[in-house]
Amino acid sequence: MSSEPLLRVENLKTQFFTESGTVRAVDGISFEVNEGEIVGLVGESGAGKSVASMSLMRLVEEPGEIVGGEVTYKGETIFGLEEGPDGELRERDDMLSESEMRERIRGREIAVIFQDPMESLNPVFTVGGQLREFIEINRDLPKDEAKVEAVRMLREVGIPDPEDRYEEYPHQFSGGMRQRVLIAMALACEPNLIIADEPTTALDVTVEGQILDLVDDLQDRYDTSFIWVTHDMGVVAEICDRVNVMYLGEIVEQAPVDELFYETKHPYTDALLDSMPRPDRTVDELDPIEGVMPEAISPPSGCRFHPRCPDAREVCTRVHPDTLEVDRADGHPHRAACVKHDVFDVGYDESAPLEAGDEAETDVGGAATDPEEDPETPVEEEQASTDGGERPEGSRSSSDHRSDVGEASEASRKPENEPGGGESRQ
Ligand SMILES: Nc1ncnc2c1ncn2[C@@H]1O[C@H](COP(=O)(O)OP(=O)(O)OP(=O)(O)O)[C@@H](O)[C@H]1O
Ligand code: NI
Repeated sequence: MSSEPLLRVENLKTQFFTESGTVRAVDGISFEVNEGEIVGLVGESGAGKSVASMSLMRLVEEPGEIVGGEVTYKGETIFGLEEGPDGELRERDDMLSESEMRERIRGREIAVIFQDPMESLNPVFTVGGQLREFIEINRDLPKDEAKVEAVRMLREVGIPDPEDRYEEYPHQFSGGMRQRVLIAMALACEPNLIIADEPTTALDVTVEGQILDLVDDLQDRYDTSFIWVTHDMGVVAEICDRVNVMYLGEIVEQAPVDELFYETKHPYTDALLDSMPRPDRTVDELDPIEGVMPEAISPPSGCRFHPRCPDAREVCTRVHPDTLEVDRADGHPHRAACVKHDVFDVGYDESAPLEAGDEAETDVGGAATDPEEDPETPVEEEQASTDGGERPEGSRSSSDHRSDVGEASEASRKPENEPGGGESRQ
Protein backbone atom coordinates (compact mmCIF):
# COMPACT_ATOMS: atom_id res chain seq x y z
CA MET A 1 0.00 0.00 0.00
CA SER A 2 1.36 3.42 -0.89
CA SER A 3 1.64 5.85 1.99
CA GLU A 4 -0.67 8.46 0.51
CA PRO A 5 -4.25 7.25 0.11
CA LEU A 6 -6.08 7.95 -3.13
CA LEU A 7 -8.79 9.87 -1.30
CA ARG A 8 -8.60 11.32 2.16
CA VAL A 9 -11.62 12.74 3.93
CA GLU A 10 -11.08 14.58 7.17
CA ASN A 11 -13.77 15.85 9.52
CA LEU A 12 -16.12 16.59 6.62
CA LYS A 13 -19.30 18.42 7.54
CA THR A 14 -22.23 19.14 5.25
CA GLN A 15 -25.38 20.89 6.41
CA PHE A 16 -28.73 21.87 4.94
CA PHE A 17 -30.12 25.19 6.06
CA THR A 18 -33.87 24.62 6.05
CA GLU A 19 -36.84 26.49 7.49
CA SER A 20 -37.17 23.93 10.24
CA GLY A 21 -33.53 24.16 11.21
CA THR A 22 -30.03 23.08 10.29
CA VAL A 23 -29.81 19.49 9.11
CA ARG A 24 -26.42 18.14 10.16
CA ALA A 25 -26.48 15.55 7.39
CA VAL A 26 -22.75 14.82 7.49
CA ASP A 27 -21.25 15.74 10.80
CA GLY A 28 -17.51 15.34 10.89
CA ILE A 29 -16.66 12.14 9.05
CA SER A 30 -13.11 10.97 8.34
CA PHE A 31 -12.04 8.07 6.18
CA GLU A 32 -9.61 7.08 3.47
CA VAL A 33 -9.75 5.15 0.25
CA ASN A 34 -6.56 3.46 -0.87
CA GLU A 35 -5.64 2.50 -4.42
CA GLY A 36 -7.64 -0.54 -5.55
CA GLU A 37 -9.86 -0.75 -2.48
CA ILE A 38 -13.63 -1.14 -2.24
CA VAL A 39 -14.68 0.89 0.77
CA GLY A 40 -18.22 0.57 2.09
CA LEU A 41 -20.41 3.36 3.44
CA VAL A 42 -23.24 1.61 5.21
CA GLY A 43 -26.16 2.73 7.37
CA GLU A 44 -29.92 3.16 7.49
CA SER A 45 -31.85 5.62 5.40
CA GLY A 46 -31.05 9.20 6.39
CA ALA A 47 -27.62 8.34 7.83
CA GLY A 48 -25.99 10.78 5.41
CA LYS A 49 -24.45 8.35 2.93
CA SER A 50 -25.64 10.10 -0.22
CA VAL A 51 -24.91 13.58 1.09
CA ALA A 52 -21.40 12.39 1.97
CA SER A 53 -20.97 10.98 -1.56
CA MET A 54 -22.18 14.16 -3.21
CA SER A 55 -19.92 16.22 -0.94
CA LEU A 56 -16.86 14.31 -2.17
CA MET A 57 -17.70 15.41 -5.72
CA ARG A 58 -18.64 18.89 -4.49
CA LEU A 59 -22.11 18.39 -5.89
CA VAL A 60 -24.15 19.40 -2.84
CA GLU A 61 -27.10 21.55 -3.86
CA GLU A 62 -28.96 24.38 -2.14
CA PRO A 63 -29.89 24.69 0.68
CA GLY A 64 -26.95 22.40 1.42
CA GLU A 65 -23.36 23.43 1.89
CA ILE A 66 -20.09 21.83 2.89
CA VAL A 67 -19.24 23.76 6.04
CA GLY A 68 -16.08 22.12 7.27
CA GLY A 69 -13.34 19.59 6.84
CA GLU A 70 -10.99 18.61 4.07
CA VAL A 71 -11.16 16.34 1.04
CA THR A 72 -7.98 15.52 -0.84
CA TYR A 73 -7.70 13.38 -3.93
CA LYS A 74 -4.21 12.32 -5.07
CA GLY A 75 -2.86 15.11 -2.93
CA GLU A 76 -5.05 17.76 -4.61
CA THR A 77 -7.53 19.70 -2.54
CA ILE A 78 -11.13 19.03 -3.57
CA PHE A 79 -12.33 20.89 -0.51
CA GLY A 80 -10.54 22.81 2.20
CA LEU A 81 -11.10 25.88 4.35
CA GLU A 82 -8.76 28.26 6.10
CA GLU A 83 -9.18 31.23 8.36
CA GLY A 84 -9.02 34.50 6.47
CA PRO A 85 -7.56 37.78 7.77
CA ASP A 86 -11.03 38.75 9.06
CA GLY A 87 -11.19 35.57 11.12
CA GLU A 88 -13.89 34.11 8.87
CA LEU A 89 -13.44 30.73 7.25
CA ARG A 90 -12.86 30.88 3.51
CA GLU A 91 -12.00 28.42 0.77
CA ARG A 92 -8.33 27.69 0.50
CA ASP A 93 -6.35 28.99 -2.46
CA ASP A 94 -5.21 25.52 -3.43
CA MET A 95 -8.79 24.23 -3.65
CA LEU A 96 -9.65 23.04 -7.15
CA SER A 97 -11.84 25.49 -9.05
CA GLU A 98 -15.30 24.58 -10.25
CA SER A 99 -14.05 24.28 -13.83
CA GLU A 100 -11.18 22.03 -12.75
CA MET A 101 -13.69 19.84 -10.93
CA ARG A 102 -15.87 19.68 -14.03
CA GLU A 103 -13.15 19.23 -16.61
CA ARG A 104 -10.57 17.19 -14.75
CA ILE A 105 -12.13 15.42 -11.78
CA ARG A 106 -15.77 14.49 -12.30
CA GLY A 107 -16.21 11.57 -14.68
CA ARG A 108 -12.52 11.36 -15.54
CA GLU A 109 -10.96 10.83 -12.13
CA ILE A 110 -14.00 10.15 -9.95
CA ALA A 111 -17.25 8.81 -11.41
CA VAL A 112 -20.62 8.24 -9.74
CA ILE A 113 -23.20 5.52 -10.27
CA PHE A 114 -26.65 6.17 -8.86
CA GLN A 115 -29.36 3.83 -7.67
CA ASP A 116 -31.87 4.69 -10.36
CA PRO A 117 -30.45 4.42 -13.89
CA MET A 118 -33.48 6.28 -15.25
CA GLU A 119 -32.25 9.36 -13.42
CA SER A 120 -29.00 9.22 -15.32
CA LEU A 121 -30.21 7.95 -18.69
CA ASN A 122 -32.31 10.13 -20.94
CA PRO A 123 -35.37 8.16 -22.14
CA VAL A 124 -35.53 9.91 -25.52
CA PHE A 125 -32.03 9.00 -26.71
CA THR A 126 -30.64 5.55 -27.47
CA VAL A 127 -28.46 3.90 -24.85
CA GLY A 128 -25.55 3.66 -27.24
CA GLY A 129 -25.88 7.26 -28.35
CA GLN A 130 -25.73 8.49 -24.79
CA LEU A 131 -22.75 6.36 -23.96
CA ARG A 132 -20.98 7.44 -27.16
CA GLU A 133 -21.61 11.10 -26.47
CA PHE A 134 -20.36 10.74 -22.92
CA ILE A 135 -17.14 9.17 -24.20
CA GLU A 136 -16.78 11.79 -26.96
CA ILE A 137 -17.01 14.63 -24.47
CA ASN A 138 -14.97 13.18 -21.67
CA ARG A 139 -12.22 11.55 -23.67
CA ASP A 140 -12.04 13.94 -26.60
CA LEU A 141 -12.51 11.13 -29.09
CA PRO A 142 -14.03 11.59 -32.56
CA LYS A 143 -17.54 10.22 -33.02
CA ASP A 144 -16.64 6.97 -34.80
CA GLU A 145 -13.94 6.02 -32.31
CA ALA A 146 -16.23 6.89 -29.42
CA LYS A 147 -18.85 4.55 -30.91
CA VAL A 148 -16.37 1.67 -31.14
CA GLU A 149 -15.40 2.34 -27.55
CA ALA A 150 -19.07 2.49 -26.45
CA VAL A 151 -19.80 -0.90 -28.00
CA ARG A 152 -16.67 -2.32 -26.40
CA MET A 153 -17.75 -1.02 -22.99
CA LEU A 154 -21.25 -2.49 -23.39
CA ARG A 155 -19.67 -5.85 -24.17
CA GLU A 156 -17.29 -5.45 -21.25
CA VAL A 157 -20.13 -5.08 -18.74
CA GLY A 158 -21.88 -8.15 -20.09
CA ILE A 159 -24.56 -6.74 -22.38
CA PRO A 160 -25.32 -9.41 -24.97
CA ASP A 161 -25.34 -8.39 -28.66
CA PRO A 162 -23.91 -4.95 -27.85
CA GLU A 163 -24.03 -3.75 -31.52
CA ASP A 164 -27.82 -4.30 -31.60
CA ARG A 165 -28.51 -3.10 -28.06
CA TYR A 166 -26.54 0.06 -28.88
CA GLU A 167 -29.50 1.26 -30.98
CA GLU A 168 -32.12 0.61 -28.29
CA TYR A 169 -33.73 3.02 -25.84
CA PRO A 170 -33.41 2.81 -22.03
CA HIS A 171 -36.97 1.46 -21.57
CA GLN A 172 -36.06 -1.53 -23.74
CA PHE A 173 -33.44 -2.53 -21.15
CA SER A 174 -34.21 -4.40 -17.93
CA GLY A 175 -33.26 -2.80 -14.59
CA GLY A 176 -30.16 -4.93 -14.32
CA MET A 177 -29.11 -4.16 -17.91
CA ARG A 178 -29.62 -0.42 -17.35
CA GLN A 179 -27.45 -0.64 -14.26
CA ARG A 180 -24.77 -2.31 -16.39
CA VAL A 181 -24.99 0.60 -18.83
CA LEU A 182 -24.33 3.01 -15.97
CA ILE A 183 -21.37 0.96 -14.87
CA ALA A 184 -20.11 1.09 -18.48
CA MET A 185 -20.58 4.86 -18.43
CA ALA A 186 -18.72 5.17 -15.14
CA LEU A 187 -15.87 2.99 -16.42
CA ALA A 188 -15.74 4.68 -19.83
CA CYS A 189 -13.26 7.34 -18.73
CA GLU A 190 -11.21 4.85 -16.74
CA PRO A 191 -11.61 6.78 -13.50
CA ASN A 192 -9.49 5.88 -10.51
CA LEU A 193 -12.42 6.04 -8.15
CA ILE A 194 -16.09 5.18 -8.60
CA ILE A 195 -18.66 6.24 -6.05
CA ALA A 196 -21.60 3.83 -6.31
CA ASP A 197 -24.66 5.03 -4.41
CA GLU A 198 -26.89 2.00 -3.78
CA PRO A 199 -26.64 0.93 -7.42
CA THR A 200 -28.14 -2.50 -6.78
CA THR A 201 -30.86 -1.64 -4.27
CA ALA A 202 -33.69 -1.65 -6.81
CA LEU A 203 -32.63 -4.96 -8.33
CA ASP A 204 -33.71 -8.46 -7.37
CA VAL A 205 -31.11 -10.53 -5.55
CA THR A 206 -30.07 -12.65 -8.52
CA VAL A 207 -29.41 -9.63 -10.71
CA GLU A 208 -27.79 -7.86 -7.77
CA GLY A 209 -25.46 -10.84 -7.39
CA GLN A 210 -24.54 -10.65 -11.07
CA ILE A 211 -23.79 -6.94 -10.82
CA LEU A 212 -21.65 -7.43 -7.71
CA ASP A 213 -19.71 -10.19 -9.45
CA LEU A 214 -19.21 -7.92 -12.43
CA VAL A 215 -17.91 -5.12 -10.21
CA ASP A 216 -15.53 -7.51 -8.48
CA ASP A 217 -14.26 -8.68 -11.83
CA LEU A 218 -13.87 -5.19 -13.29
CA GLN A 219 -12.21 -4.02 -10.12
CA ASP A 220 -9.64 -6.81 -10.48
CA ARG A 221 -8.93 -5.91 -14.07
CA TYR A 222 -8.92 -2.11 -13.91
CA ASP A 223 -7.80 -1.77 -10.29
CA THR A 224 -10.46 0.89 -9.84
CA SER A 225 -11.19 1.97 -6.28
CA PHE A 226 -14.79 2.12 -5.15
CA ILE A 227 -16.82 3.78 -2.46
CA TRP A 228 -19.83 1.51 -2.21
CA VAL A 229 -22.89 3.05 -0.55
CA THR A 230 -25.48 0.61 0.77
CA HIS A 231 -27.79 -0.16 3.67
CA ASP A 232 -27.23 -3.87 3.12
CA MET A 233 -24.62 -5.68 5.21
CA GLY A 234 -24.92 -8.65 2.84
CA VAL A 235 -23.62 -6.50 -0.01
CA VAL A 236 -20.87 -5.18 2.26
CA ALA A 237 -19.79 -8.73 3.06
CA GLU A 238 -19.71 -9.61 -0.60
CA ILE A 239 -17.57 -6.84 -2.04
CA CYS A 240 -16.04 -4.46 0.50
CA ASP A 241 -12.46 -4.50 1.75
CA ARG A 242 -13.02 -1.93 4.47
CA VAL A 243 -16.22 -0.51 5.88
CA ASN A 244 -17.49 2.72 7.41
CA VAL A 245 -20.73 2.43 9.35
CA MET A 246 -22.68 5.70 9.44
CA TYR A 247 -25.29 6.74 11.95
CA LEU A 248 -26.93 10.18 11.94
CA GLY A 249 -24.16 11.92 10.06
CA GLU A 250 -21.28 10.27 11.87
CA ILE A 251 -19.04 7.29 11.20
CA VAL A 252 -19.55 5.17 14.30
CA GLU A 253 -17.38 2.23 13.29
CA GLN A 254 -14.62 1.73 10.75
CA ALA A 255 -12.73 -1.50 10.13
CA PRO A 256 -11.64 -4.04 7.53
CA VAL A 257 -14.68 -6.10 6.55
CA ASP A 258 -13.92 -9.38 8.36
CA GLU A 259 -12.89 -7.51 11.46
CA LEU A 260 -16.15 -5.54 11.37
CA PHE A 261 -18.22 -8.71 11.11
CA TYR A 262 -16.34 -10.86 13.61
CA GLU A 263 -14.96 -8.31 16.07
CA THR A 264 -17.80 -5.84 16.04
CA LYS A 265 -17.15 -2.90 18.37
CA HIS A 266 -20.23 -0.72 18.02
CA PRO A 267 -23.74 -1.72 19.15
CA TYR A 268 -25.23 -0.08 16.04
CA THR A 269 -23.13 -2.29 13.79
CA ASP A 270 -24.25 -5.27 15.87
CA ALA A 271 -27.84 -4.21 15.32
CA LEU A 272 -27.31 -3.88 11.56
CA LEU A 273 -25.74 -7.33 11.48
CA ASP A 274 -28.52 -8.82 13.60
CA SER A 275 -31.15 -7.48 11.25
CA MET A 276 -29.45 -9.02 8.23
CA PRO A 277 -30.75 -12.27 6.78
CA ARG A 278 -28.14 -15.00 6.85
CA PRO A 279 -28.23 -18.53 5.49
CA ASP A 280 -27.71 -19.97 8.98
CA ARG A 281 -30.75 -18.28 10.46
CA THR A 282 -34.45 -18.38 9.79
CA VAL A 283 -36.40 -15.19 9.28
CA ASP A 284 -38.01 -15.24 12.77
CA GLU A 285 -34.58 -15.22 14.31
CA LEU A 286 -33.79 -11.87 12.73
CA ASP A 287 -33.45 -9.18 15.31
CA PRO A 288 -34.85 -5.93 14.01
CA ILE A 289 -33.23 -2.71 15.17
CA GLU A 290 -35.50 -1.11 17.71
CA GLY A 291 -36.87 2.34 17.19
CA VAL A 292 -36.48 4.77 14.37
CA MET A 293 -33.44 6.82 13.52
CA PRO A 294 -34.00 10.35 14.83
CA GLU A 295 -33.78 13.38 12.55
CA ALA A 296 -30.42 14.98 11.86
CA ILE A 297 -31.85 18.40 12.82
CA SER A 298 -31.87 17.65 16.54
CA PRO A 299 -29.80 14.57 17.21
CA PRO A 300 -29.95 13.01 20.68
CA SER A 301 -27.48 14.25 23.28
CA GLY A 302 -24.35 12.30 24.07
CA CYS A 303 -24.03 9.26 21.82
CA ARG A 304 -26.59 9.72 19.06
CA PHE A 305 -27.43 6.02 19.11
CA HIS A 306 -28.10 5.83 22.86
CA PRO A 307 -31.93 5.97 22.67
CA ARG A 308 -31.90 2.75 20.62
CA CYS A 309 -28.85 1.10 22.14
CA PRO A 310 -29.15 -2.09 24.21
CA ASP A 311 -25.82 -1.32 25.90
CA ALA A 312 -26.64 2.30 26.74
CA ARG A 313 -25.79 3.57 30.21
CA GLU A 314 -26.31 6.91 31.87
CA VAL A 315 -22.92 8.17 30.69
CA CYS A 316 -23.97 7.62 27.06
CA THR A 317 -26.65 10.33 27.40
CA ARG A 318 -23.95 12.88 28.29
CA VAL A 319 -20.72 12.00 26.53
CA HIS A 320 -20.48 12.35 22.79
CA PRO A 321 -17.88 9.78 21.72
CA ASP A 322 -15.31 10.56 19.05
CA THR A 323 -14.46 7.72 16.70
CA LEU A 324 -11.29 6.36 18.32
CA GLU A 325 -8.98 3.51 17.48
CA VAL A 326 -9.94 0.57 19.68
CA ASP A 327 -7.95 -2.10 17.88
CA ARG A 328 -5.91 -2.80 14.75
CA ALA A 329 -6.47 -5.37 12.05
CA ASP A 330 -4.39 -6.13 8.93
CA GLY A 331 -2.44 -2.93 9.41
CA HIS A 332 -5.63 -0.86 9.47
CA PRO A 333 -7.20 0.86 12.45
CA HIS A 334 -10.42 -0.48 13.90
CA ARG A 335 -12.21 2.63 15.09
CA ALA A 336 -15.41 2.85 17.07
CA ALA A 337 -17.42 5.62 18.68
CA CYS A 338 -18.68 3.82 21.77
CA VAL A 339 -17.68 4.64 25.33
CA LYS A 340 -17.96 1.04 26.49
CA HIS A 341 -14.41 0.60 25.20
CA ASP A 342 -11.59 1.19 27.66
CA VAL A 343 -9.85 3.78 25.52
CA PHE A 344 -12.66 6.23 26.29
CA ASP A 345 -12.20 6.03 30.06
CA VAL A 346 -15.33 8.01 30.94
CA GLY A 347 -16.71 5.67 33.59
CA TYR A 348 -18.91 3.42 31.46
CA ASP A 349 -18.47 0.41 33.72
CA GLU A 350 -19.60 2.33 36.80
CA SER A 351 -22.46 4.08 35.00
CA ALA A 352 -26.05 2.93 35.57
CA PRO A 353 -27.60 0.97 32.67
CA LEU A 354 -30.45 2.60 30.74
CA GLU A 355 -33.53 0.75 29.67
CA ALA A 356 -33.22 1.02 25.90
CA GLY A 357 -37.00 0.88 25.46
CA ASP A 358 -37.83 3.72 27.90
CA GLU A 359 -35.46 6.16 26.33
CA ALA A 360 -36.59 5.28 22.83
CA GLU A 361 -40.19 6.21 23.64
CA THR A 362 -39.31 9.74 24.60
CA ASP A 363 -36.29 10.51 22.50
CA VAL A 364 -36.83 8.99 19.10
CA GLY A 365 -37.57 11.69 16.56
CA GLY A 366 -37.83 14.22 19.36
CA ALA A 367 -35.81 17.26 20.13
CA ALA A 368 -32.74 17.03 22.25
CA THR A 369 -30.16 19.54 23.28
CA ASP A 370 -28.16 21.31 20.63
CA PRO A 371 -25.25 19.00 19.91
CA GLU A 372 -22.95 22.02 19.92
CA GLU A 373 -23.66 22.40 23.63
CA ASP A 374 -23.20 18.78 24.51
CA PRO A 375 -20.39 18.04 26.87
CA GLU A 376 -17.82 16.47 24.61
CA THR A 377 -15.75 13.59 25.73
CA PRO A 378 -12.47 14.64 27.30
CA VAL A 379 -10.77 11.80 25.47
CA GLU A 380 -9.03 13.30 22.47
CA GLU A 381 -5.92 11.27 21.96
CA GLU A 382 -5.95 8.00 20.17
CA GLN A 383 -4.36 5.14 21.92
CA ALA A 384 -4.36 1.46 21.23
CA SER A 385 -6.53 -0.52 23.55
CA THR A 386 -7.96 -3.94 23.93
CA ASP A 387 -11.66 -4.45 23.85
CA GLY A 388 -12.91 -3.84 27.35
CA GLY A 389 -16.53 -3.91 26.32
CA GLU A 390 -18.96 -5.70 28.54
CA ARG A 391 -22.55 -5.94 27.66
CA PRO A 392 -25.38 -6.54 30.08
CA GLU A 393 -27.14 -9.73 29.08
CA GLY A 394 -30.70 -9.56 27.85
CA SER A 395 -30.90 -5.81 27.87
CA ARG A 396 -32.61 -5.77 24.51
CA SER A 397 -36.22 -5.41 25.60
CA SER A 398 -39.12 -6.37 23.43
CA SER A 399 -41.79 -3.81 22.77
CA ASP A 400 -44.52 -3.18 20.22
CA HIS A 401 -42.38 -0.28 19.14
CA ARG A 402 -40.29 -2.57 17.04
CA SER A 403 -39.58 -1.85 13.47
CA ASP A 404 -37.10 -3.36 11.14
CA VAL A 405 -34.58 -1.44 9.13
CA GLY A 406 -36.94 -1.15 6.19
CA GLU A 407 -39.79 0.29 8.22
CA ALA A 408 -37.42 2.60 9.99
CA SER A 409 -36.36 3.87 6.60
CA GLU A 410 -39.89 4.74 5.63
CA ALA A 411 -40.71 6.34 8.94
CA SER A 412 -37.62 8.50 9.03
CA ARG A 413 -38.42 10.07 5.70
CA LYS A 414 -40.26 13.31 5.97
CA PRO A 415 -43.24 14.04 3.78
CA GLU A 416 -42.03 15.70 0.63
CA ASN A 417 -43.96 18.92 1.10
CA GLU A 418 -42.27 19.66 4.38
CA PRO A 419 -39.28 21.93 4.39
CA GLY A 420 -36.12 19.92 4.58
CA GLY A 421 -37.91 16.79 3.55
CA GLY A 422 -36.51 16.68 0.05
CA GLU A 423 -34.39 13.91 -1.29
CA SER A 424 -30.70 14.42 -1.67
CA ARG A 425 -30.91 13.86 -5.39
CA GLN A 426 -33.33 15.57 -7.65
N1 LIG B 1 -31.92 18.76 -0.07
C1 LIG B 1 -32.02 18.50 1.24
N2 LIG B 1 -32.59 19.37 2.09
C2 LIG B 1 -32.68 19.11 3.40
N3 LIG B 1 -32.23 17.99 4.00
C3 LIG B 1 -31.65 17.08 3.21
C4 LIG B 1 -31.52 17.27 1.80
N4 LIG B 1 -30.90 16.19 1.27
C5 LIG B 1 -30.67 15.35 2.31
N5 LIG B 1 -31.12 15.88 3.48
C6 LIG B 1 -31.06 15.28 4.82
O1 LIG B 1 -29.74 14.84 5.05
C7 LIG B 1 -29.77 13.64 5.83
C8 LIG B 1 -28.94 12.59 5.12
O2 LIG B 1 -29.58 12.23 3.90
P1 LIG B 1 -28.95 11.20 2.86
O3 LIG B 1 -29.77 11.24 1.64
O4 LIG B 1 -27.50 11.43 2.73
O5 LIG B 1 -29.18 9.81 3.61
P2 LIG B 1 -28.78 8.36 3.08
O6 LIG B 1 -27.94 7.74 4.15
O7 LIG B 1 -28.21 8.45 1.72
O8 LIG B 1 -30.20 7.64 3.07
P3 LIG B 1 -30.87 6.65 1.95
O9 LIG B 1 -30.41 5.28 2.32
O10 LIG B 1 -32.32 6.83 2.16
O11 LIG B 1 -30.42 7.08 0.60
C9 LIG B 1 -31.22 13.27 6.01
O12 LIG B 1 -31.64 13.72 7.28
C10 LIG B 1 -31.91 14.03 4.90
O13 LIG B 1 -33.24 14.36 5.26
NI1 NI C 1 -28.82 7.76 -0.08
